[in-house]
Amino acid sequence: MRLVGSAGVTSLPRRKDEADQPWSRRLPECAKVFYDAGAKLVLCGRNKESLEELITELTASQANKVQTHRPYVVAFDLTDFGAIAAAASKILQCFGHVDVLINNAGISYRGTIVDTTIDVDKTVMETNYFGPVALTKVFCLQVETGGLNPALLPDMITRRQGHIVAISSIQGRISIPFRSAYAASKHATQAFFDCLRAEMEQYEILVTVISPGYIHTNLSLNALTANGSRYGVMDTTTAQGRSPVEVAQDVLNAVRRKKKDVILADLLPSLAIYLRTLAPGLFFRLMASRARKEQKSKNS
Ligand SMILES: NC(=O)C1=CN([C@@H]2O[C@H](COP(=O)(O)OP(=O)(O)OC[C@H]3O[C@@H](n4cnc5c(N)ncnc54)[C@H](OP(=O)(O)O)[C@@H]3O)[C@@H](O)[C@H]2O)C=CC1
Ligand SMILES: CCCCCCCCCCCCCCCC(=O)OCC(=O)COP(=O)(O)O
Repeated sequence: MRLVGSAGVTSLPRRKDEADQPWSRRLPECAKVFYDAGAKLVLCGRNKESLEELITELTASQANKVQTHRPYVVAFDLTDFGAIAAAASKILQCFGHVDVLINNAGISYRGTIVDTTIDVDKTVMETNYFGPVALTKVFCLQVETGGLNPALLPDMITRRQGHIVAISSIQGRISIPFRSAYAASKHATQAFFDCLRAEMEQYEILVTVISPGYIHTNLSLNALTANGSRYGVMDTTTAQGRSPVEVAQDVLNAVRRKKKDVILADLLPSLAIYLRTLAPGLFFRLMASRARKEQKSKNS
């Protein structure tokens, strides 16, 4: 099975003769669990060297129970739509098709709406929403391929087979203060991929949206601030988040079990989603109070 991860595309072997294809990345732990499960990975990201280091790490492990496959690297920036088409062309020329696309790359944000430049809103939206949408259209729907020879692109619809995964967030379900651009991009992701699921069911293409709570990664360090600079702080919520290894295993399980929509979070965020639906007035009051408190502690 061929997988591309985003960045990334991937696939898990279903039959012996299918055990020969790609996916792509991030979390590196996601790459690891899929690699260890025998998937043929296409690792995608902006930094070719770090992706190649990841391959060295992955292939160094000798302890695999199943046959593993050396991953393939395609480096591109998700905000560069021309680069997405070129990357897709390269991947499809090498592997013919992709079985599983994992849209995992993302960027977060911290800031007040009044202070935030529209360029920051656009960058977060392009990375978290338009990039995954463009990548999905290339592999699933075979559009915007930038002059590729369509004969090279047996797309998921024609094959009546494929699985698109979007890594969203709890913030795709609820908006919390000082995360406007991030929460908006994740709400848009949830909406787009819910529509895609409905439209693709007739072609037997699966769509999974995964909404995790906090995970201990570099997300807060890499977050953009109101003026576009890097936030550079490991927030306590991030540091105390779930282990990326466990989350990656949950992503693999969701793909294997063909889950449509998965929330990977503790009780409080899950309750918050219900509260937003069942008692929105109360939820809005709680969020306003949270905004006032956070603002006050920043100003003091
Ligand atoms: N950590 C958390 O608490 C949570 C994370 N998530 C989601 O998980 C996903 C993975 O984030 P996480 O691993 O936590 O954060 P990290 O910041 O550790 O990783 C982000 C990844 O996204 C890639 N990326 C960012 N911008 C681009 C771009 N323009 N083009 C290509 N690749 C890009 C980065 O690649 P590069 O090496 O090129 O920088 C990096 O691999 C995100 O979608 C995030 O929203 C969801 C809920 C909670
Ligand atoms: C019936 C009682 C219900 C009580 C509900 C009270 C409301 C509590 C609010 C809880 C908010 C949880 C926010 C969770 C946010 C989250 O998990 O985000 C995941 C991310 O994507 C993290 O990104 P970030 O950049 O923000 O670190």
